[in-house]
Amino acid sequence: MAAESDPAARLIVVSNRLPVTLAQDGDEWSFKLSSGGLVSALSGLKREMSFTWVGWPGKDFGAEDRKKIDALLHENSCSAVYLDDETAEQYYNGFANSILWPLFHYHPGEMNFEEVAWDAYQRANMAFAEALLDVVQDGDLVWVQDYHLMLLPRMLRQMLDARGLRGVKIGWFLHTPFPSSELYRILPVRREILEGVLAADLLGFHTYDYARHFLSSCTRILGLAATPNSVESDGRVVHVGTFPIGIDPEQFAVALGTEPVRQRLGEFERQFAGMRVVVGVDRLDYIKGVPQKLLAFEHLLASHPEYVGKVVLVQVAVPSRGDVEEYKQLISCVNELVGRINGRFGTVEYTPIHFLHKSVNFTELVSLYAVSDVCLITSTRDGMNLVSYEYVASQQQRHGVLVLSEFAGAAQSLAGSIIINSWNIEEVADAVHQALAMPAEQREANFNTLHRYVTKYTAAYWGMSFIGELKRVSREADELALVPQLTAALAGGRFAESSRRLLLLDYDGTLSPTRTIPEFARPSPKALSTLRRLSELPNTLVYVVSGRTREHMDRWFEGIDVGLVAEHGVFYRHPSTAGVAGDSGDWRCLVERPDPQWRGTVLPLFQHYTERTPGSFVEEKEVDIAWHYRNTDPEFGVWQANELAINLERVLAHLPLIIVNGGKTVEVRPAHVDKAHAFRAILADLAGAPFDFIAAVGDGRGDENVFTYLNAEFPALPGLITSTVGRKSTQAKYYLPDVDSVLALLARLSA
Ligand SMILES: O=P(O)(O)OC[C@H]1O[C@H](O[C@H]2O[C@H](CO)[C@@H](O)[C@H](O)[C@H]2O)[C@H](O)[C@@H](O)[C@@H]1O
Ligand SMILES: O=c1ccn([C@@H]2O[C@H](COP(=O)(O)OP(=O)(O)O)[C@@H](O)[C@H]2O)c(=O)[nH]1
Repeated sequence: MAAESDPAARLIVVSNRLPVTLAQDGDEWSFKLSSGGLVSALSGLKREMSFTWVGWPGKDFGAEDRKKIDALLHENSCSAVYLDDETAEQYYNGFANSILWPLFHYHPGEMNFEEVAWDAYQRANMAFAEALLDVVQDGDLVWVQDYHLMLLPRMLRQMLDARGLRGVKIGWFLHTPFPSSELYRILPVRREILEGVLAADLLGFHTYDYARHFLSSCTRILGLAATPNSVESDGRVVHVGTFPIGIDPEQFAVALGTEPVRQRLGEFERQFAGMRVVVGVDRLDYIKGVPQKLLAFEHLLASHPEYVGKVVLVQVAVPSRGDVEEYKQLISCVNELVGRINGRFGTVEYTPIHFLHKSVNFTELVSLYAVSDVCLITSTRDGMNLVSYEYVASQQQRHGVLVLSEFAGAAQSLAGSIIINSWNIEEVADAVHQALAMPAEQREANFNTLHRYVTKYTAAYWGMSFIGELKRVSREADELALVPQLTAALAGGRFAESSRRLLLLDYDGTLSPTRTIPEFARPSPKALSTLRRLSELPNTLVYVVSGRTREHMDRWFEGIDVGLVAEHGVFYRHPSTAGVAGDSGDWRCLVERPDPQWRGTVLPLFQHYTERTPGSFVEEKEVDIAWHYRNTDPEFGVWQANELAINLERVLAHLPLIIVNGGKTVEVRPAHVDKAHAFRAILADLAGAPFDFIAAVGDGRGDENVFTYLNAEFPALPGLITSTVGRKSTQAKYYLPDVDSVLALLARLSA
């Protein structure tokens, strides 16, 4: 019970709809729990962990009614977000259910993008953010649910930041699939939607496929760097995880022992005596593949005439989203199919399909699950599908068979079911036949596997894992937040108090934005004039360190008296003011001359990958060789880089070289050469006169070695300032947000 063990951290769950349907009797208001997968799952969690549930109550109410409703909801740990009916209609039916829903379920043809719906979606998300401000306190955990609220994390974060509430942790979970980036990119507001959720600390999906698609969209559409479980956005690490939802199986086990269920089950058994029952329970949604299911059942009866009169399909089709055009069309299509199939195979005594276009109560549902020999789920796409879990939880006695579409998230968890391609009508019919014919021992073995899973990975388990992970990643972020930003006042004060100063400045990503083509990476006039002024200050030495060649560095910094370090520490030269005895100002080399054989092995390999990776190129330096892939297809580039690095390791294993794979390059250079090594050499040369101010600024992994070295070498020096660029996990004592802030700070020091 993670949330309860920390009394300060309250949990607030936010979903489009509150889990209640309100009803009025005279002046009195009452409510009952409403249906749907999300409601079922969160009700399971509620048994384990207390939380406040914030959401839309289903319609708008006048001021007087709101007061009474608010009081009633408050008693039940709920809080309402009121939306005017026009906004609610456009946001829910217009945008969420007519744009995001079809797109996320691979139905782009059903997607109707309209500006008015997008405006309403933004307004509604804003209304949720504003309502949350009344509820949320610093330190709370806010868990946002689903595709209805994808702008909310960003809107809420901005409002909280403006109020100084920086301790609120935000999680977001998607209950639907996230489609391939090839499909997602169709969305006209694709950037805004991704940026909306990326303000959260943790993003959750049912399966790794959905998470992978999301990460790929971030890389391809926003150009962000991603790992298999995180994405970097705005200098923050946003964690991405897989949390398959479950149900509350206990509820079904208990219900099966109650008198009303026993009685109803008995009635069904008598009604279907001598028959085999196939059950289907779906919201009447085009993603559930109900027409495919009916066609497969028709095919079963046509191809196995022995089942006619002996097998029935009981299909509960819960009315859903009836205001959306595509759902209306689905109803007529399904009605027509049911009529046709019942007409074709039915008799006075036998109705092949019992079609219930309505919601059923829990007793009815559990009894139906329990009486059925097969549960048939033919979703063409489905985030998870809880009906499959509920069927298993109700099959202790009969050990019925689950036939489950491979396009439901549940198919990735429910080993022991028969997995089908729901688009292949024949295959579905065959699977139902196989299920009906399955021997009892095999059914029992399958049931045991399924039951173990369903009873272990429950809704409560899902919720607790997500919240546990949200707390864990938030702790990490808090530790990161402890690294303070380097202020001009602090650096300026120490600089002014000191009498002998040394500045060690990284070049790419620190003094200049990172550019791929070496020729484009030349320093800006502002960077040059700042470095010139700094180098002209008395008792101040400046060194610029880069991975570029010494030829580039000589050219770029010509006429400015700064020290230079080239090729990540292979070469260095002192400024004229360094006063190193016997120094002629020439470049010094920290490695022996490169072995020509080594280059001969590496270059053809680099060439091979360059030819096969459009946009990549090789940069040959005097000692190092780098393969650049910043301008390649983002995913293919990383893939090729990893493969190249593995091949390099294989062929260079016996040589004193290192392979550095990162920062959009794969680089080979002599082992033991790095920036820290170069600075050690520089400080040894300058040992005659100690410094009382040393500042090192850099953005990359190589700079972290420099920070570690300086922290260890000068632990007690008050004038030691180490700063990374951008917020990240670092050995530096401070951070500066970006290149502009580095230049602004240096300009202040040089003034
Ligand atoms: O509220 P409605 O518009 O009537 O829709 C009902 C719910 O449908 C969707 O459910 C999804 O969540 C389930 C639990 O994670 C999952 O098993 C299923 O595959 C999904 O379709 C929707 O995502 C919910 O927000 C709706 O409440
Ligand atoms: O008349 C009914 C039939 C089913 N359900 C419930 O609706 C949920 C459907 O969840 P699922 O994940 O299968 O799909 P969703 O409808 O959320 O897309 C399940 O918990 C069912 O028990 C319901 O509330 N009323």
